[in-house]
Amino acid sequence: MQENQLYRRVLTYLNSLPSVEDSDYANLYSGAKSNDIVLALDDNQTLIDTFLSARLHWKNEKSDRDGSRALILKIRKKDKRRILRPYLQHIHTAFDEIDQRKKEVRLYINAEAETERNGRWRSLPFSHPSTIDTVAMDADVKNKIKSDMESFLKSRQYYHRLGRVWKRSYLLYGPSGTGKSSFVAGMAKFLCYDVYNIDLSNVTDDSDLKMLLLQTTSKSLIVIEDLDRYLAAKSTAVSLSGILNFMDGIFSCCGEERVMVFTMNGKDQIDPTVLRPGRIDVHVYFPLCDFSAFKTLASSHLGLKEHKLFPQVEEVFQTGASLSPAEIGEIMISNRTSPSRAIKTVITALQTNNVDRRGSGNIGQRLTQSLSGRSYEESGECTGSLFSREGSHTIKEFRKLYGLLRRSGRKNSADLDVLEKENSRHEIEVK
Ligand SMILES: Nc1ncnc2c1ncn2[C@@H]1O[C@H](COP(=O)(O)OP(=O)(O)OP(=O)(O)O)[C@@H](O)[C@H]1O
Ligand SMILES: [Mg+2]
Repeated sequence: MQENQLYRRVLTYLNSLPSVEDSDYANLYSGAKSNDIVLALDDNQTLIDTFLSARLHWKNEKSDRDGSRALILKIRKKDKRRILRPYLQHIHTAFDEIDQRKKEVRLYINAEAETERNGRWRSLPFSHPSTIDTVAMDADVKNKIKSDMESFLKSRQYYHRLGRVWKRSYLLYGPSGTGKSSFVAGMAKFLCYDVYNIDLSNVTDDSDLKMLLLQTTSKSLIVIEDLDRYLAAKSTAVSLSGILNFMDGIFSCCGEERVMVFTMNGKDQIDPTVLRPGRIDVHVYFPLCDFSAFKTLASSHLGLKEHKLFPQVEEVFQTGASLSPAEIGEIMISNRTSPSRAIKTVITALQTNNVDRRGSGNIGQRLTQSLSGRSYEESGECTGSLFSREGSHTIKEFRKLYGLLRRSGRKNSADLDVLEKENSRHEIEVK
């Protein structure tokens, strides 16, 4: 069921040869850079290569019957023994060099199920502009994730010595517009891994999901976005056990050097089996904007390190007001010609949002929703007192209280090693 890696390697190698230009038909594509032109051998075309003074004849064959593809190599009998193995080794080395040189991360998307035998993934150059550095978040958390990924990249021997599959998984969760998807893009670039983005609505059943996983290559980042939405709405043909197998089971039989990333808005409504220790290695919380994140955005979006209105912004944040980095970033982009106007608009938006939330009791509703998904012991009697005092609480107070509840709940949750920075609402848990 797996794609033959040698096929991909040979095809890349053949397309890199100057003699591809001598074939009767070659396809022309634009490459990663705007003025790049890439040649690719067309179906049923032939190409000649030479190696250690032997002539090698290749054909890119496509079957009319079922659309399957094969690369056919013809070598003279007298050369076969002498050159076949070194030639294949030469292709491996050449492929690694090409791959290293191209350094172009690709994005794979699972197409709708179809009968074609060329696999379900369709790919295109991954051109997402975000890097880890462009995402405004707590510097400490960012560095922890970077060093976690760095140590993963160097740990092949370590994992093997332990008898474990060399893979790592991350959960990024938090409100909408806080940078989770942007961070995934940054992770892919940091790792230089291709991205396989699984659209669960295009997966027909559990075995289809397995098949998709089997067709990913090593050095890849496999992403499922908004997992909570799919699980809650049961809007996918994949079962919970299919997802759980996907997360861990299948890796024990195949596939290495993989990083998996799941994103969701909240963990509260998620079946605890998905989050049990050992299943997803690192949990990272993406919070709404605080003053420190605001300053990072002001620096990147408006080129401001300091501004006379900053103390006023800090004051508004201290009242508990907040917006997502996406919302604040948007205001800054549309007012980028006048930094003062941008900051004033941010202040007004924060204040308006704060008043709206307090007035409409939205925060109360949101907390009810969050807390109702928890056990009585975790939310406890505080739920009642929270809402009886709703009018007098600021959002920050609610959050503080909510934070305490979350922490006390976590203490009960066995052996999690929680790495949390004091005074920071970004958090990372490494299991
Ligand atoms: N922390 C951040 N730093 C810089 N830009 C951000 C940040 N968060 C969001 N943005 C900007 O806001 C936009 C939306 O962000 P993104 O899609 O990453 O959010 P998300 O957390 O994945 O949201 P959702 O939960 O709705 O999928 C992007 O253009 C991104 O550049
Ligand atoms: Mg997203």
